[in-house]
Amino acid sequence: MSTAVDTPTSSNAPEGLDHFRTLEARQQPTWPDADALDAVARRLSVAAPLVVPSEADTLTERLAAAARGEAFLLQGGDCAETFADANATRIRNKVRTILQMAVILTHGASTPVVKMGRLAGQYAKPRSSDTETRDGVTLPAYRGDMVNGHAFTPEDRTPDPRRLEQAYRISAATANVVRAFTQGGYADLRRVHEWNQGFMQNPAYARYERTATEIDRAIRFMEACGADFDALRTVEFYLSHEALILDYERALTRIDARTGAAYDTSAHFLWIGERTRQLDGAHVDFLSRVANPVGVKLGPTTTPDDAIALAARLNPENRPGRLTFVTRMGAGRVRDVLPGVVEKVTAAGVVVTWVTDPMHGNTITSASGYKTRRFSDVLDEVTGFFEVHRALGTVPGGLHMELTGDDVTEVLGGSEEISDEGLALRYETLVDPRLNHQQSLEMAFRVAEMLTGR
Ligand SMILES: O=C[C@H](O)[C@H](O)COP(=O)(O)O
Ligand SMILES: C=C(OP(=O)(O)O)C(=O)O
Ligand SMILES: [Mn+2]
Repeated sequence: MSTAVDTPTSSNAPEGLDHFRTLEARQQPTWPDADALDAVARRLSVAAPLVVPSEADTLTERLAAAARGEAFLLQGGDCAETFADANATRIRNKVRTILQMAVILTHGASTPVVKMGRLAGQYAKPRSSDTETRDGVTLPAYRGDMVNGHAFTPEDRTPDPRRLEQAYRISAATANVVRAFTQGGYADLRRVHEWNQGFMQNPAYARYERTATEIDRAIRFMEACGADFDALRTVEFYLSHEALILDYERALTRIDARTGAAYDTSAHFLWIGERTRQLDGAHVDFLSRVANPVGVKLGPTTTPDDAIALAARLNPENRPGRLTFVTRMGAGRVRDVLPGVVEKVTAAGVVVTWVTDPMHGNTITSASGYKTRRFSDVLDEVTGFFEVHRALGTVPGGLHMELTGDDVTEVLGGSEEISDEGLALRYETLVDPRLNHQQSLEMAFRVAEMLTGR
């Protein structure tokens, strides 16, 4: 594995890495102090990378397999990570939830599951409004811990570039813990299976008994055959976040000494959000120039031509695994809008990995005033995604979820039936509602059932 990565300078940077600066970049903070921002960017540009290019390349291969139906992507984590929650317990709970889901999905898909966290960098948020008003006072909207603080005070809400550096350091610590958990035996298949058996003790989940029993029998069968379980004590685990704050992403971009190509070393996988995917915008331009696998969120207004043009910009060589389209149409739109997009992209010969994000098209405000989602809507969008791909003969390649490993009450429904009144019990997210640990496992069982018929 090569780990040599150089800081791009004017003499070795591939041409155009800074071209994005001449284009419109939406959803950027208004930093009050340009000199402070420059100083932070300079320091970050010589800091150690969080990931290395060869890992990103391996992920590209894995995502290419997912595009062919030979693997399935599970990408999950908070809407917005927070500095305060970047502790071992919270990180472990998230990793454990993803590992548990992955075992269930592996059984359903009968293929490897590519495990990826919205983790170690998911600190910047696009917002519908630049400001927030409470009791007649208007302040800048919270844009993620990388940009400003959540407390409703002028001090907290003023964007502070030193937060970019804090985000980098906390991401490095998070990545370190994730690597330790996933490489140090915590991910042992037998152990993850035991956790899933613990989940099944709750009678609320009797519906999944059959799948759970089948998984148990499969593991016993492997044992009987003398499978090398020691080889299953570690797993590959990839890091991802929305590439939103371009000063941060550019500062962490390095040149791969092997090839001279630029990699954004802030994460293995970066995606462009629904609000920043303009073809002539800064985000598309910047990510078109790094060699990581990249994604684009596609909402319900996406036309087939938009998708084809994005692919031409982001993956002109049509390299399998390089480009993932994360569709988030909403349960009510997915069956109308997705078929045309998938059909025309496929007919154009464009290779992409199709992933469903069943969260962002299904956000509602509950009667009690919480920003929430219904478990049933989330499930319905996933169902629609599978139906569309099945009807077209294309490949449903993965699942992108907002989830946490804790027992929060942010999403309505699930077998434990979180109600509107129940949301107040433990509503902790600072932006979008996440499936809790149980709801996440339940979703995995449901998706496994869909995959079995894939
Ligand atoms: O996570 C996605 C967006 O940042 C979020 O849904 C926008 O939320 P807002 O409409 O509350 O700004
Ligand atoms: C902002 C997000 O999504 P989208 O760009 O799809 O709205 C997100 O994933 O948190
Ligand atoms: Mn979100």
